[in-house]
Parts: sequence; structure tokens; C-alpha cells
Amino acid sequence: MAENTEKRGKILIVDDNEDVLLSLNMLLRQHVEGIRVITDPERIGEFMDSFHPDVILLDMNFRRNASSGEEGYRWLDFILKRDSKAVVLFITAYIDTEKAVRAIKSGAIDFIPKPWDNAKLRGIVESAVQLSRTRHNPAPAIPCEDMPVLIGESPQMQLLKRRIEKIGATDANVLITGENGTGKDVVAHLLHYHSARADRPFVSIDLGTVPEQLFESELFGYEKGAFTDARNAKEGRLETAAGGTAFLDEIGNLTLGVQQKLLTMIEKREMSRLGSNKLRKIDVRLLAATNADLPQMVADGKFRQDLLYRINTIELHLPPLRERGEDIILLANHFARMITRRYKMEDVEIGESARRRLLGHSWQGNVRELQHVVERAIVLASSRVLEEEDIEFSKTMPTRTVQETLNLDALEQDAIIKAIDRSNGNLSQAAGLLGISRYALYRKIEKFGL
Ligand SMILES: Nc1ncnc2c1ncn2[C@@H]1O[C@H](COP(=O)(O)OP(=O)(O)OP(=O)(O)O)[C@@H](O)[C@H]1O
Repeated sequence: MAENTEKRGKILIVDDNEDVLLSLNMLLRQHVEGIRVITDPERIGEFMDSFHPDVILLDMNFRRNASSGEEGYRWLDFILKRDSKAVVLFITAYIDTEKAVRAIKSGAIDFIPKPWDNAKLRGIVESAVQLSRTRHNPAPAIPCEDMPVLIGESPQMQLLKRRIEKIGATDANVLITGENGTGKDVVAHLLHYHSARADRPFVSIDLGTVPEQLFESELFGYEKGAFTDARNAKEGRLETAAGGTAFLDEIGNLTLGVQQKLLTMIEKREMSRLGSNKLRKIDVRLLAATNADLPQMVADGKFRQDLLYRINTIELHLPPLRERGEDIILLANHFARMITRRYKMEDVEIGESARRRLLGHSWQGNVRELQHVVERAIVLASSRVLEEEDIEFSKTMPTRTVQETLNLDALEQDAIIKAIDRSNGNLSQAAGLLGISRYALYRKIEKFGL
């Protein structure tokens, strides 16, 4: 998912657990325009009218010991009756495929599992805000000032940028390939931005996170009564993208049945919702991405050859970061600027020893991994020049070997951030790790403005 320094979206969080409210608020407030939290779901309507949230994060269970999620479905229904385009994310500790399928069929967009992974949670909320804006407002999905940036001056990246500009101006379907985290999502946004459809919606669908049973209803939508939980009709993501661009990420995951339906849509430019025979005209430009070997999948009978021909009119390949040399440092500096701006910190410099360490790493997680490494280094470093010891790679180097700061406040903040991170935002657990009470932790969070 493309990162942006802009704060975007208004979020309403509804959960009876104050810990959850506090940690979600803490995590998200740096990234969004506004947050309101309520413990009482009866007040949802009032806040929908006065605050106009882009996204509602909704707990599934409110009564003590409840775990069926029935209350969540009831409140979801209430929200969708009030605003059929509302974007709701369920917060839940108990999730299985059956429940996920039912929730999404009932109109929720996605889930936030408890405990959550901070980076993933930010990604889910960011996509939900974008979807809400697209649903509620046919205005440009990507205003000029939000044009995504593709950093890189290596010969491969220069060539790629030239091709993006050329291809963007056409309406060709494009298949973007590359390992995870190489920037496929950024390229898809750029292709849209350079196209004549730039002022129309850009709708991204990650088929790696949508359960297989929901591919068809998510992509093509459904009519009321199409299946048991279809209490209201819902437009599919492809319809939402009408006139603009649909980006199907992880297209290799599509089942053969849905591949057929997608092929028909590309060839005939029409589609029907689930539970309806009515054909609707549809004009979408299709971009797709994968890190799978689609020709091999065709050979194995798992991917339709005719669909592959349709989606790979043009193929753009993103090279792994380890093959891009100095781009690593350009990107690290870019992320450093982005992160210090986001957290309103002083600028940092990447020192010589840190550069060497970054250049020597194999970057299996590509640009996404680099972004996380830089963010962690900046948040935890004790000086404004990052050195070798500030660069920690996940798992391979779990402990810092640096001469740490001896400033007690800084040490305390550092420990609090680590504890919250390690307990995935669960403040009771974080307080336990720190050996203090939950209330003492709240006070410290307030004191340090974390
Ligand atoms: N060349 C680049 N310049 C600036 N930022 C980049 C670049 N490449 C990737 N990023 C950033 O790195 C992160 C991962 O990129 P992105 O989500 O586009 O990767 P992806 O290939 O789509 O990953 P996945 O296969 O896991 O979906 C994002 O935050 C994105 O903004």
C-alpha cells in the first residue's frame, strides 16, 4: 500500500473496551484528520450525523462475555440503512472464514483482528478511507498534490518511469509483476494518475486478503436477497471503479470461475451482479499485479490463458531492491524525510556506517522492509545521525548493541514504545511488560504525548 504523509480521513471507533479505544486512537491519530471514540453503540447515529466519519471501526461484541458477533451485525445493518455507502471495519478477536464471509457479505469491508499488527492496521484504514472517498464523492481519487512518488534513479527505474508515462496515457491493461514490497501498488497509482481517467475513481482490490468465497460478490456486487445475508443490494468494486481504474492485486489468487466472469467483463464490457441477470455496461481500465508465475499457473491449469492474454497487454516488471544499488540510499533518505515530517521530529542524516549496512543487506521484503527499518531506526535512535548500530533488521538482529542514551526520560519513552509495539497495542499487556499498572501507563503516555 502506498504511504502518504498527508493525514487523511475521519474515523469513528466504537468499542466498549477503553484499552482498545485508547490504543487505536494513539496509533491512528498521527495518520488521520480526526478521530471520535465511543463506547456506546446507541450513539453511532448521532456521530454519523454530526461527525460524518469516512470509516467506522466497529466492535462485534458489546455485552460482557458475548462472542457471537450478533450485535456487530445488528449495528452494521443500522449503519448501512442510514448510509448505504458507509465503510465499516469490524474489530474482532474471534475470526474464522465462515464469520469473515458472513461479515463481508453483510456489508463490512474488512477486519481488524485483536491483537493487530500496527503497520497492517494503518494500511487497512488507509485503504478504507480511500474507498469511502471514492464511494461518496465522484471527484478525483488522486488529487495532484497526492501524486504518488516513485523514487529511484537506477537504470532499471529510469526505464520503468519512462514506460509508465507512455503507457499511462493509453487505456491498455497492464500486468505489474515483482516480488512483495517492490512498489507494484505505487506503479498502479502512477499509471492511473498519468491516464485520462485520473479524475475518476481508482479502486484497489487486494485478492490476497479477500476470502476466496467473496471474490465474486466483492468484485461484481449483489442484489438484495442474492444469498441469506444479503439484506441490502451492494455494488461491486468494479462498478465503483466505473469510468476509472480497477487495480486487482494478487490476481493469481482468483478462482477459475471468477476468472471466467472477469474475462467476459473485459471482452464484452458488461457484467451482472450476483442474484441478477441484468447486464450492466461497464467501462473500467484494468490493472493487475502479481508475484506469482502466471505462465506456470497457466501450464498447471490454474490460470486461464485467455485471461492472461487480456490482462498482460503490457507487462511492467519491478526489480527486487537488492538489484537497484544506490536506490537503496535514495529511498532511505526519502523515508527518513517522510517519517521525521510525520512525527514532527528534527531531520536525520544517514551516516556512512549506516549506509554501508543498508547497502549490504539482501532486502527480502524489498522497499517495504526498508521503510520499516528506517522508521524503527529514527524512532529509537538517540542521535540525529543514524549509524550502523541504529539499523536493525527484523529477526536477524533483535537487540541493539549501541551505546544507548542515559537520559532517563528517553529510556522510559523508548521502553514504553517497545512494550506497546511488542504487545501489538494491548495496553494492559504493555503495562504488564513494563511492570506498572495500566493507569500508570496511561499517565506516562499522556506525559510524553505518545
Ligand atoms: N520506488 C518507490 N518510491 C517510493 N516509495 C516506494 C517505492 N516502492 C515502494 N514504495 C513504498 O514501499 C511500500 C511497499 O510498496 P507497494 O505496496 O507498492 O509494494 P507491492 O509490490 O505492491 O507489495 P505487495 O506485493 O506486498 O502488495 C509502500 O509504502 C510504498 O509507498
